[in-house]
Amino acid sequence: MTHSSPAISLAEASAAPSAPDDDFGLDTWRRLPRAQQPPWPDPAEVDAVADLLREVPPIVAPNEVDDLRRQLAVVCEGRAFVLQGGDCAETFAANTEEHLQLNLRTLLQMAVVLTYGASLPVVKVARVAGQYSKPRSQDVDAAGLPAYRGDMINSLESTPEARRPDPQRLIRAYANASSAMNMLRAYLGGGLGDLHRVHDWNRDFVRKSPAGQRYESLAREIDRAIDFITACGLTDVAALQTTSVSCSHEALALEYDQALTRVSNGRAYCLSAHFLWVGERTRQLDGAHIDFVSRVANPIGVKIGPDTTPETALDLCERLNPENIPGRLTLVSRMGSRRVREVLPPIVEKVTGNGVKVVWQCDPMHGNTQESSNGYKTRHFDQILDEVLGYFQVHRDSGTHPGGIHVELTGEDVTECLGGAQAIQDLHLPQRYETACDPRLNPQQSLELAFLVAEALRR
Ligand SMILES: O=C[C@H](O)[C@H](O)COP(=O)(O)O
Ligand SMILES: C=C(OP(=O)(O)O)C(=O)O
Ligand SMILES: [Mn+2]
Repeated sequence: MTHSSPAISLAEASAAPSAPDDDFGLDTWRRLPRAQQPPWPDPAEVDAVADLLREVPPIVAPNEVDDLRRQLAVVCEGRAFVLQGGDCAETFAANTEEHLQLNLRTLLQMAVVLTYGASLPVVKVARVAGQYSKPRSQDVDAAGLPAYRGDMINSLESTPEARRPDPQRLIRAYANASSAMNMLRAYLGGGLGDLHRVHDWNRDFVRKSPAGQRYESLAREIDRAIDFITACGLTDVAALQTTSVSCSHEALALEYDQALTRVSNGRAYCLSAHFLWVGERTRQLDGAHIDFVSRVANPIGVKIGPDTTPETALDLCERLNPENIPGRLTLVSRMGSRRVREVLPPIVEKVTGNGVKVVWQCDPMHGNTQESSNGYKTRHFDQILDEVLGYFQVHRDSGTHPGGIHVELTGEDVTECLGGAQAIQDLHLPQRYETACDPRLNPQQSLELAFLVAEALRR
Protein backbone atom coordinates (compact mmCIF):
# COMPACT_ATOMS: atom_id res chain seq x y z
CA MET A 1 0.00 0.00 0.00
CA THR A 2 1.16 3.58 -0.10
CA HIS A 3 4.58 3.77 1.41
CA SER A 4 5.81 7.09 2.62
CA SER A 5 9.41 6.12 1.83
CA PRO A 6 11.38 8.38 -0.49
CA ALA A 7 10.69 7.91 -4.18
CA ILE A 8 12.70 4.99 -5.51
CA SER A 9 15.79 5.87 -7.46
CA LEU A 10 16.05 5.26 -11.19
CA ALA A 11 18.63 2.54 -10.63
CA GLU A 12 16.28 0.67 -8.33
CA ALA A 13 13.34 1.20 -10.60
CA SER A 14 15.11 -0.19 -13.64
CA ALA A 15 16.41 -3.31 -11.88
CA ALA A 16 13.22 -5.36 -12.10
CA PRO A 17 13.21 -8.30 -9.70
CA SER A 18 13.92 -11.56 -11.50
CA ALA A 19 12.96 -15.20 -11.01
CA PRO A 20 15.32 -16.89 -8.54
CA ASP A 21 17.73 -19.67 -9.47
CA ASP A 22 18.92 -22.53 -7.26
CA ASP A 23 21.52 -20.40 -5.48
CA PHE A 24 19.03 -19.49 -2.80
CA GLY A 25 18.01 -23.08 -1.97
CA LEU A 26 14.37 -22.08 -2.27
CA ASP A 27 13.38 -25.65 -3.15
CA THR A 28 14.95 -27.14 -0.03
CA TRP A 29 11.62 -27.10 1.87
CA ARG A 30 10.30 -29.69 -0.57
CA ARG A 31 12.63 -32.32 0.91
CA LEU A 32 11.74 -31.53 4.52
CA PRO A 33 8.90 -32.66 6.78
CA ARG A 34 5.95 -30.36 6.18
CA ALA A 35 3.23 -30.06 8.81
CA GLN A 36 -0.23 -29.09 7.55
CA GLN A 37 0.55 -30.32 4.02
CA PRO A 38 -2.45 -29.49 1.82
CA PRO A 39 -3.78 -32.82 0.49
CA TRP A 40 -3.39 -31.85 -3.19
CA PRO A 41 -4.91 -34.60 -5.35
CA ASP A 42 -2.61 -33.85 -8.31
CA PRO A 43 0.85 -32.44 -7.47
CA ALA A 44 1.63 -31.99 -11.20
CA GLU A 45 -1.22 -29.50 -11.48
CA VAL A 46 0.16 -27.59 -8.49
CA ASP A 47 3.54 -27.38 -10.27
CA ALA A 48 1.89 -26.10 -13.45
CA VAL A 49 0.05 -23.40 -11.52
CA ALA A 50 3.25 -22.44 -9.68
CA ASP A 51 5.04 -22.11 -13.04
CA LEU A 52 2.38 -19.65 -14.11
CA LEU A 53 2.72 -17.65 -10.88
CA ARG A 54 6.47 -17.44 -11.37
CA GLU A 55 5.87 -15.15 -14.35
CA VAL A 56 3.32 -12.71 -12.93
CA PRO A 57 4.06 -9.30 -11.40
CA PRO A 58 4.31 -9.85 -7.65
CA ILE A 59 1.98 -8.27 -5.07
CA VAL A 60 4.58 -6.05 -3.37
CA ALA A 61 7.97 -4.57 -4.23
CA PRO A 62 11.38 -5.25 -2.62
CA ASN A 63 11.92 -1.61 -1.62
CA GLU A 64 8.64 -1.69 0.34
CA VAL A 65 9.70 -4.91 2.08
CA ASP A 66 12.99 -3.30 3.10
CA ASP A 67 11.11 -0.23 4.25
CA LEU A 68 8.94 -2.33 6.57
CA ARG A 69 12.03 -4.08 7.93
CA ARG A 70 13.47 -0.69 8.79
CA GLN A 71 10.22 0.37 10.47
CA LEU A 72 10.30 -2.82 12.54
CA ALA A 73 13.92 -2.11 13.49
CA VAL A 74 12.62 1.06 15.16
CA VAL A 75 10.09 -1.10 17.05
CA CYS A 76 12.94 -3.40 18.05
CA GLU A 77 14.77 -0.40 19.52
CA GLY A 78 11.72 0.47 21.61
CA ARG A 79 10.79 3.62 19.69
CA ALA A 80 7.64 2.43 17.90
CA PHE A 81 4.79 -0.06 18.26
CA VAL A 82 3.47 -2.49 15.65
CA LEU A 83 -0.24 -3.04 15.16
CA GLN A 84 -1.10 -6.07 13.05
CA GLY A 85 -4.65 -7.15 12.39
CA GLY A 86 -7.34 -8.37 10.07
CA ASP A 87 -9.43 -11.40 9.25
CA CYS A 88 -8.42 -14.81 10.54
CA ALA A 89 -9.16 -16.13 7.06
CA GLU A 90 -9.83 -13.85 4.11
CA THR A 91 -12.29 -15.30 1.60
CA PHE A 92 -12.76 -14.63 -2.09
CA ALA A 93 -16.43 -13.81 -1.47
CA ALA A 94 -15.63 -11.20 1.18
CA ASN A 95 -12.83 -9.63 -0.85
CA THR A 96 -15.04 -6.66 -1.64
CA GLU A 97 -14.27 -2.99 -1.67
CA GLU A 98 -16.60 -2.50 1.30
CA HIS A 99 -15.04 -5.22 3.44
CA LEU A 100 -11.49 -4.10 2.66
CA GLN A 101 -12.35 -0.50 3.49
CA LEU A 102 -14.13 -1.43 6.73
CA ASN A 103 -11.20 -3.52 7.93
CA LEU A 104 -8.70 -0.84 6.94
CA ARG A 105 -10.63 1.93 8.70
CA THR A 106 -10.77 -0.14 11.89
CA LEU A 107 -7.02 -0.71 11.75
CA LEU A 108 -6.43 3.02 11.14
CA GLN A 109 -8.71 3.95 14.05
CA MET A 110 -6.85 1.63 16.39
CA ALA A 111 -3.54 2.98 15.14
CA VAL A 112 -4.51 6.58 15.76
CA VAL A 113 -5.71 5.76 19.28
CA LEU A 114 -2.40 4.07 19.98
CA THR A 115 -0.28 6.79 18.38
CA TYR A 116 -2.05 9.59 20.18
CA GLY A 117 -2.56 7.76 23.44
CA ALA A 118 0.96 6.41 23.77
CA SER A 119 2.86 9.09 21.81
CA LEU A 120 4.60 6.40 19.80
CA PRO A 121 4.73 5.89 16.04
CA VAL A 122 2.62 2.88 15.05
CA VAL A 123 3.71 0.53 12.28
CA LYS A 124 0.56 -0.77 10.61
CA VAL A 125 0.43 -4.27 9.16
CA ALA A 126 -2.81 -5.72 7.82
CA ARG A 127 -3.69 -9.38 7.54
CA VAL A 128 -4.82 -8.85 3.97
CA ALA A 129 -4.11 -9.56 0.31
CA GLY A 130 -3.08 -13.18 0.78
CA GLN A 131 -4.38 -14.50 4.13
CA TYR A 132 -6.05 -17.34 2.27
CA SER A 133 -4.65 -20.52 3.81
CA LYS A 134 -5.30 -21.98 7.23
CA PRO A 135 -3.66 -24.56 9.49
CA ARG A 136 -6.25 -26.76 11.20
CA SER A 137 -6.19 -28.76 14.40
CA GLN A 138 -8.14 -31.63 12.80
CA ASP A 139 -8.02 -33.01 9.26
CA VAL A 140 -11.79 -33.54 9.27
CA ASP A 141 -14.55 -31.23 10.46
CA ALA A 142 -17.54 -31.99 12.71
CA ALA A 143 -19.53 -33.27 9.71
CA GLY A 144 -16.78 -35.73 8.80
CA LEU A 145 -15.71 -33.73 5.72
CA PRO A 146 -12.09 -32.81 4.97
CA ALA A 147 -11.32 -29.64 6.91
CA TYR A 148 -11.59 -26.23 5.26
CA ARG A 149 -7.99 -25.03 4.78
CA GLY A 150 -8.58 -21.56 3.42
CA ASP A 151 -9.87 -20.31 0.07
CA MET A 152 -6.44 -20.77 -1.49
CA ILE A 153 -6.81 -24.53 -1.00
CA ASN A 154 -10.48 -25.54 -0.83
CA SER A 155 -13.95 -24.13 -0.18
CA LEU A 156 -15.82 -23.56 3.07
CA GLU A 157 -18.94 -25.00 1.48
CA SER A 158 -19.89 -28.30 3.15
CA THR A 159 -19.72 -30.83 0.32
CA PRO A 160 -17.03 -33.39 -0.43
CA GLU A 161 -16.39 -31.81 -3.88
CA ALA A 162 -16.00 -28.31 -2.45
CA ARG A 163 -13.52 -29.55 0.14
CA ARG A 164 -11.32 -31.18 -2.48
CA PRO A 165 -8.13 -29.08 -2.73
CA ASP A 166 -8.03 -27.31 -6.09
CA PRO A 167 -4.68 -25.87 -7.27
CA GLN A 168 -6.48 -23.39 -9.55
CA ARG A 169 -7.42 -21.62 -6.30
CA LEU A 170 -3.79 -20.46 -6.02
CA ILE A 171 -4.41 -18.36 -9.13
CA ARG A 172 -7.66 -17.00 -7.76
CA ALA A 173 -5.83 -16.15 -4.53
CA TYR A 174 -3.21 -14.24 -6.52
CA ALA A 175 -5.90 -12.37 -8.48
CA ASN A 176 -7.81 -11.48 -5.32
CA ALA A 177 -4.66 -10.47 -3.44
CA SER A 178 -3.45 -8.24 -6.26
CA SER A 179 -6.82 -6.54 -6.68
CA ALA A 180 -7.05 -6.00 -2.90
CA MET A 181 -3.61 -4.39 -2.85
CA ASN A 182 -4.46 -2.29 -5.87
CA MET A 183 -7.54 -0.92 -4.15
CA LEU A 184 -5.87 -0.34 -0.81
CA ARG A 185 -2.92 1.43 -2.39
CA ALA A 186 -5.34 3.64 -4.31
CA TYR A 187 -7.39 4.57 -1.26
CA LEU A 188 -4.34 5.23 0.90
CA GLY A 189 -2.73 7.19 -1.91
CA GLY A 190 -5.96 9.16 -2.23
CA GLY A 191 -5.86 10.23 1.39
CA LEU A 192 -7.95 7.65 3.23
CA GLY A 193 -5.25 7.54 5.90
CA ASP A 194 -5.04 11.35 6.13
CA LEU A 195 -5.21 12.45 9.77
CA HIS A 196 -7.47 15.30 8.67
CA ARG A 197 -10.05 12.56 8.08
CA VAL A 198 -9.98 10.78 11.44
CA HIS A 199 -13.72 11.33 11.88
CA ASP A 200 -14.50 9.50 8.62
CA TRP A 201 -13.04 6.26 9.98
CA ASN A 202 -15.69 6.13 12.71
CA ARG A 203 -18.67 4.33 11.21
CA ASP A 204 -22.20 5.22 12.28
CA PHE A 205 -22.75 1.94 14.09
CA VAL A 206 -19.63 2.54 16.16
CA ARG A 207 -20.04 6.27 16.75
CA LYS A 208 -22.82 5.82 19.31
CA SER A 209 -20.96 3.23 21.37
CA PRO A 210 -18.83 4.18 24.40
CA ALA A 211 -15.62 3.40 22.50
CA GLY A 212 -16.93 5.31 19.48
CA GLN A 213 -17.71 8.37 21.60
CA ARG A 214 -14.33 8.21 23.26
CA TYR A 215 -12.84 8.01 19.79
CA GLU A 216 -14.83 11.07 18.65
CA SER A 217 -13.46 13.16 21.49
CA LEU A 218 -9.92 11.97 20.71
CA ALA A 219 -10.52 12.84 17.04
CA ARG A 220 -11.58 16.35 18.10
CA GLU A 221 -8.34 16.68 20.09
CA ILE A 222 -6.43 15.66 16.98
CA ASP A 223 -8.30 18.30 14.95
CA ARG A 224 -7.27 20.91 17.50
CA ALA A 225 -3.66 19.72 17.49
CA ILE A 226 -3.55 19.93 13.70
CA ASP A 227 -5.10 23.43 13.81
CA PHE A 228 -2.49 24.41 16.37
CA ILE A 229 0.54 23.21 14.42
CA THR A 230 -0.89 24.73 11.23
CA ALA A 231 -1.44 28.05 13.04
CA CYS A 232 2.18 27.88 14.17
CA GLY A 233 3.20 27.86 10.52
CA LEU A 234 4.01 24.16 10.28
CA THR A 235 2.09 23.83 7.05
CA ASP A 236 4.28 21.12 5.53
CA VAL A 237 2.16 18.36 6.99
CA ALA A 238 2.77 15.63 4.40
CA ALA A 239 3.42 13.19 7.23
CA LEU A 240 -0.15 13.72 8.39
CA GLN A 241 -1.60 13.12 4.96
CA THR A 242 -0.02 9.82 4.00
CA THR A 243 0.41 6.66 5.92
CA SER A 244 1.83 3.30 5.05
CA VAL A 245 0.08 0.02 5.69
CA SER A 246 1.87 -3.22 4.89
CA CYS A 247 0.25 -6.53 4.04
CA SER A 248 0.91 -9.87 5.66
CA HIS A 249 -0.19 -13.49 5.77
CA GLU A 250 0.86 -16.82 7.21
CA ALA A 251 3.58 -18.54 5.16
CA LEU A 252 1.69 -21.80 4.89
CA ALA A 253 0.91 -22.56 1.24
CA LEU A 254 4.60 -22.58 0.36
CA GLU A 255 3.90 -23.34 -3.31
CA TYR A 256 2.26 -19.91 -3.58
CA ASP A 257 4.85 -17.99 -1.59
CA GLN A 258 7.76 -19.60 -3.40
CA ALA A 259 6.22 -18.92 -6.81
CA LEU A 260 5.96 -15.23 -5.93
CA THR A 261 9.58 -14.99 -4.77
CA ARG A 262 11.90 -12.83 -6.86
CA VAL A 263 15.56 -11.80 -6.71
CA SER A 264 16.52 -8.18 -6.26
CA ASN A 265 19.98 -6.82 -5.51
CA GLY A 266 21.27 -10.34 -4.87
CA ARG A 267 18.63 -11.26 -2.31
CA ALA A 268 15.49 -13.39 -2.54
CA TYR A 269 12.30 -11.54 -1.57
CA CYS A 270 9.00 -13.29 -1.06
CA LEU A 271 6.82 -10.73 -2.81
CA SER A 272 3.43 -12.25 -2.02
CA ALA A 273 3.46 -9.96 1.06
CA HIS A 274 5.61 -7.51 2.95
CA PHE A 275 5.55 -9.55 6.15
CA LEU A 276 5.12 -13.32 6.53
CA TRP A 277 4.76 -15.34 9.68
CA VAL A 278 5.09 -19.02 10.50
CA GLY A 279 2.28 -20.41 12.64
CA GLU A 280 2.37 -22.29 15.92
CA ARG A 281 1.61 -25.58 14.16
CA THR A 282 4.34 -25.32 11.51
CA ARG A 283 7.33 -23.81 13.30
CA GLN A 284 9.39 -27.01 13.59
CA LEU A 285 13.09 -26.05 13.38
CA ASP A 286 13.84 -28.77 10.85
CA GLY A 287 10.57 -28.33 8.96
CA ALA A 288 9.64 -26.92 5.57
CA HIS A 289 8.17 -23.58 6.67
CA ILE A 290 11.08 -22.43 8.81
CA ASP A 291 13.46 -23.44 6.05
CA PHE A 292 11.60 -21.41 3.44
CA VAL A 293 11.34 -18.20 5.46
CA SER A 294 14.98 -18.51 6.54
CA ARG A 295 15.95 -17.96 2.88
CA VAL A 296 14.00 -14.80 2.10
CA ALA A 297 14.89 -11.24 3.01
CA ASN A 298 11.45 -10.20 4.31
CA PRO A 299 10.77 -9.33 7.91
CA ILE A 300 9.23 -12.47 9.36
CA GLY A 301 7.36 -13.58 12.44
CA VAL A 302 7.01 -16.85 14.31
CA LYS A 303 4.14 -17.66 16.63
CA ILE A 304 5.22 -19.10 19.97
CA GLY A 305 2.60 -20.91 22.01
CA PRO A 306 2.53 -22.02 25.66
CA ASP A 307 4.70 -25.11 25.08
CA THR A 308 7.62 -23.11 23.70
CA THR A 309 10.80 -23.54 25.73
CA PRO A 310 13.39 -20.76 26.09
CA GLU A 311 15.86 -22.96 24.19
CA THR A 312 13.45 -23.35 21.26
CA ALA A 313 12.88 -19.61 21.12
CA LEU A 314 16.62 -18.98 21.03
CA ASP A 315 17.13 -21.68 18.37
CA LEU A 316 14.46 -20.01 16.22
CA CYS A 317 16.25 -16.68 16.53
CA GLU A 318 19.61 -18.19 15.59
CA ARG A 319 18.09 -20.06 12.67
CA LEU A 320 16.05 -17.19 11.29
CA ASN A 321 18.21 -14.22 12.09
CA PRO A 322 21.81 -15.41 12.30
CA GLU A 323 23.08 -11.90 11.54
CA ASN A 324 20.94 -10.46 14.35
CA ILE A 325 19.45 -7.80 12.10
CA PRO A 326 16.96 -5.63 14.03
CA GLY A 327 13.45 -5.81 12.54
CA ARG A 328 14.09 -9.08 10.72
CA LEU A 329 12.41 -11.30 13.33
CA THR A 330 9.25 -10.88 15.38
CA LEU A 331 8.41 -13.42 18.07
CA VAL A 332 4.65 -13.49 18.46
CA SER A 333 3.66 -14.89 21.85
CA ARG A 334 0.20 -16.50 21.97
CA MET A 335 0.28 -18.23 25.31
CA GLY A 336 -3.26 -17.73 26.57
CA SER A 337 -4.17 -15.39 29.41
CA ARG A 338 -3.62 -18.10 32.01
CA ARG A 339 -0.09 -19.02 30.93
CA VAL A 340 1.53 -15.84 29.62
CA ARG A 341 2.85 -14.59 32.97
CA GLU A 342 4.52 -17.92 33.65
CA VAL A 343 5.76 -19.02 30.20
CA LEU A 344 6.94 -15.76 28.63
CA PRO A 345 9.44 -14.45 31.26
CA PRO A 346 12.08 -17.21 30.89
CA ILE A 347 11.81 -16.93 27.10
CA VAL A 348 12.40 -13.18 27.19
CA GLU A 349 15.26 -13.68 29.64
CA LYS A 350 16.96 -16.32 27.49
CA VAL A 351 16.63 -14.39 24.23
CA THR A 352 17.68 -11.01 25.56
CA GLY A 353 20.37 -12.59 27.76
CA ASN A 354 21.98 -13.83 24.54
CA GLY A 355 21.96 -10.37 23.02
CA VAL A 356 19.40 -11.34 20.41
CA LYS A 357 17.36 -8.60 18.72
CA VAL A 358 13.69 -9.39 18.22
CA VAL A 359 10.40 -7.55 18.10
CA TRP A 360 8.20 -8.91 20.89
CA GLN A 361 4.60 -9.00 19.74
CA CYS A 362 1.53 -10.39 21.50
CA ASP A 363 -1.26 -12.30 19.75
CA PRO A 364 -3.92 -12.46 22.48
CA MET A 365 -6.39 -14.34 20.29
CA HIS A 366 -5.14 -17.85 19.55
CA GLY A 367 -4.36 -18.95 23.12
CA ASN A 368 -7.83 -17.91 24.29
CA THR A 369 -10.16 -19.80 22.00
CA GLN A 370 -13.09 -21.57 23.68
CA GLU A 371 -16.39 -23.15 22.72
CA SER A 372 -19.58 -21.35 23.76
CA SER A 373 -22.47 -23.19 25.42
CA ASN A 374 -24.28 -23.10 22.06
CA GLY A 375 -21.37 -24.57 20.12
CA TYR A 376 -19.62 -21.51 18.63
CA LYS A 377 -15.86 -21.14 18.52
CA THR A 378 -15.34 -17.90 20.41
CA ARG A 379 -13.05 -15.81 22.61
CA HIS A 380 -13.85 -13.54 25.53
CA PHE A 381 -12.76 -9.90 25.42
CA ASP A 382 -11.68 -10.05 29.09
CA GLN A 383 -9.24 -12.89 28.41
CA ILE A 384 -7.91 -11.17 25.31
CA LEU A 385 -7.29 -8.02 27.32
CA ASP A 386 -5.84 -10.00 30.21
CA GLU A 387 -3.29 -11.69 27.96
CA VAL A 388 -2.21 -8.31 26.60
CA LEU A 389 -1.89 -6.93 30.13
CA GLY A 390 0.09 -10.02 31.18
CA TYR A 391 2.42 -9.53 28.23
CA PHE A 392 2.91 -5.85 29.19
CA GLN A 393 3.63 -6.89 32.78
CA VAL A 394 6.24 -9.44 31.69
CA HIS A 395 8.03 -6.87 29.54
CA ARG A 396 7.87 -4.24 32.25
CA ASP A 397 9.45 -6.69 34.70
CA SER A 398 12.13 -7.69 32.17
CA GLY A 399 12.90 -4.16 31.06
CA THR A 400 12.10 -5.09 27.45
CA HIS A 401 9.86 -3.30 24.95
CA PRO A 402 6.34 -4.67 24.44
CA GLY A 403 6.61 -4.10 20.71
CA GLY A 404 3.13 -4.71 19.45
CA ILE A 405 -0.08 -6.65 19.15
CA HIS A 406 -1.42 -9.01 16.49
CA VAL A 407 -5.19 -9.42 16.49
CA GLU A 408 -7.99 -10.92 14.45
CA LEU A 409 -10.52 -8.18 13.76
CA THR A 410 -13.00 -6.92 11.23
CA GLY A 411 -14.69 -3.63 10.51
CA GLU A 412 -17.99 -5.50 10.12
CA ASP A 413 -20.40 -5.33 13.05
CA VAL A 414 -20.13 -9.03 13.85
CA THR A 415 -20.91 -11.00 17.01
CA GLU A 416 -18.06 -13.49 17.17
CA CYS A 417 -16.13 -12.64 20.35
CA LEU A 418 -17.83 -12.42 23.74
CA GLY A 419 -17.84 -9.42 26.09
CA GLY A 420 -16.69 -5.87 25.52
CA ALA A 421 -18.89 -2.88 26.26
CA GLN A 422 -21.70 -4.48 24.24
CA ALA A 423 -21.54 -7.43 26.68
CA ILE A 424 -21.92 -9.97 23.88
CA GLN A 425 -23.07 -13.28 25.36
CA ASP A 426 -23.38 -16.82 24.04
CA LEU A 427 -26.95 -16.22 22.94
CA HIS A 428 -25.90 -13.24 20.78
CA LEU A 429 -23.25 -15.15 18.84
CA PRO A 430 -25.63 -16.48 16.14
CA GLN A 431 -26.81 -12.93 15.25
CA ARG A 432 -23.79 -12.16 13.08
CA TYR A 433 -21.28 -14.98 13.25
CA GLU A 434 -19.66 -14.69 9.82
CA THR A 435 -16.05 -15.73 10.13
CA ALA A 436 -14.67 -18.45 7.87
CA CYS A 437 -12.38 -19.66 10.64
CA ASP A 438 -11.64 -17.93 13.96
CA PRO A 439 -13.78 -15.35 15.82
CA ARG A 440 -12.75 -11.72 15.21
CA LEU A 441 -13.06 -8.61 17.34
CA ASN A 442 -15.73 -6.30 15.94
CA PRO A 443 -14.96 -2.58 15.51
CA GLN A 444 -16.25 -1.58 18.95
CA GLN A 445 -14.23 -4.30 20.65
CA SER A 446 -11.18 -3.39 18.53
CA LEU A 447 -11.39 0.27 19.51
CA GLU A 448 -11.96 -0.58 23.14
CA LEU A 449 -8.88 -2.78 23.08
CA ALA A 450 -6.85 0.00 21.44
CA PHE A 451 -7.79 2.47 24.21
CA LEU A 452 -6.84 -0.03 26.91
CA VAL A 453 -3.56 -0.92 25.20
CA ALA A 454 -2.70 2.78 24.79
CA GLU A 455 -3.23 3.22 28.54
CA ALA A 456 -0.98 0.25 29.29
CA LEU A 457 1.70 1.59 26.93
CA ARG A 458 1.60 4.98 28.61
CA ARG A 459 2.23 3.33 31.96
O1 LIG B 1 -6.43 -19.41 12.63
C1 LIG B 1 -5.94 -20.33 13.14
C2 LIG B 1 -6.19 -21.75 13.00
O2 LIG B 1 -6.52 -22.08 11.72
C3 LIG B 1 -7.25 -22.09 13.91
O3 LIG B 1 -7.08 -21.47 15.15
C4 LIG B 1 -7.32 -23.54 14.04
O4 LIG B 1 -8.59 -23.74 14.25
P1 LIG B 1 -9.29 -25.16 14.38
O5 LIG B 1 -8.95 -25.66 15.74
O6 LIG B 1 -10.73 -24.83 14.20
O7 LIG B 1 -8.76 -26.02 13.29
C1 LIG C 1 -3.27 -19.82 12.77
C2 LIG C 1 -3.01 -18.71 13.39
O1 LIG C 1 -2.36 -18.60 14.53
P1 LIG C 1 -1.51 -19.68 15.34
O2 LIG C 1 -0.52 -20.27 14.39
O3 LIG C 1 -0.86 -18.86 16.39
O4 LIG C 1 -2.46 -20.67 15.90
C3 LIG C 1 -3.48 -17.40 12.88
O5 LIG C 1 -2.83 -16.39 13.14
O6 LIG C 1 -4.53 -17.36 12.23
MN1 LIG D 1 -6.87 -17.51 13.43
